[in-house]
Amino acid sequence: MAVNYATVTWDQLHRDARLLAEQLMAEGPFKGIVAITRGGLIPAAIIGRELDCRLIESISVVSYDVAGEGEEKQGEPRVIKAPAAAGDGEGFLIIDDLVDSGVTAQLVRQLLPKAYFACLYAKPSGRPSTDRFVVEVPQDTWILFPWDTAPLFVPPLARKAGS
Ligand SMILES: O=P(O)(O)OC[C@H]1O[C@H](OP(=O)(O)OP(=O)(O)O)[C@H](O)[C@@H]1O
Ligand SMILES: Nc1nc2[nH]cnc2c(=O)[nH]1
Ligand SMILES: [Mg+2]
Repeated sequence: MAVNYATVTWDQLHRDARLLAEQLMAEGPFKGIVAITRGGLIPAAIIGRELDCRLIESISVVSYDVAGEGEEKQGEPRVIKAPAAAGDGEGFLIIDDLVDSGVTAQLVRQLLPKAYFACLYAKPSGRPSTDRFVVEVPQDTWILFPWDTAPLFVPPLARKAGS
């Protein structure tokens, strides 16, 4: 279970995706991108724009079930939509938002053995399953993406202290 949270803003996510795209320029050109839904969709759109890559395929993997307040529990990963246009992955770039245990990345890589795997954030257990990532995050930290969060009113300290 995670003991810390790391909040990623839209600006930060955009910056990190552009940084990744810059690094990927040296690895391409790629025929197409395979986004791992759903977390990889927005990073894949940003990277597709930067690399001028318009062929965006997707693979849908379900591996985490909602287990309460924001954080989720991992179950057996299931592919519910295959990346038909990507063949064995040759010339394709796989994009996800993050690797945690690495289970999702390993499963996708088995299906697309010739593809290049890149993500924005990597925890130590998942790191060996990537070809490239931007930021390493401690294993005990749960990343909160902009689509997981909303700005919330917080009462002033003085009001809380007096109550
Ligand atoms: O390395 P792992 O331990 O496998 O975890 C990483 C995966 O978990 C999250 O996806 P999730 O399964 O929650 O689905 P989502 O992208 O649809 O939110 C994240 O987007 C990665 O795809
Ligand atoms: N949002 C989010 N999803 C995950 N899935 C696996 N690890 C994480 C994480 O740290 N944050
Ligand atoms: Mg995901």
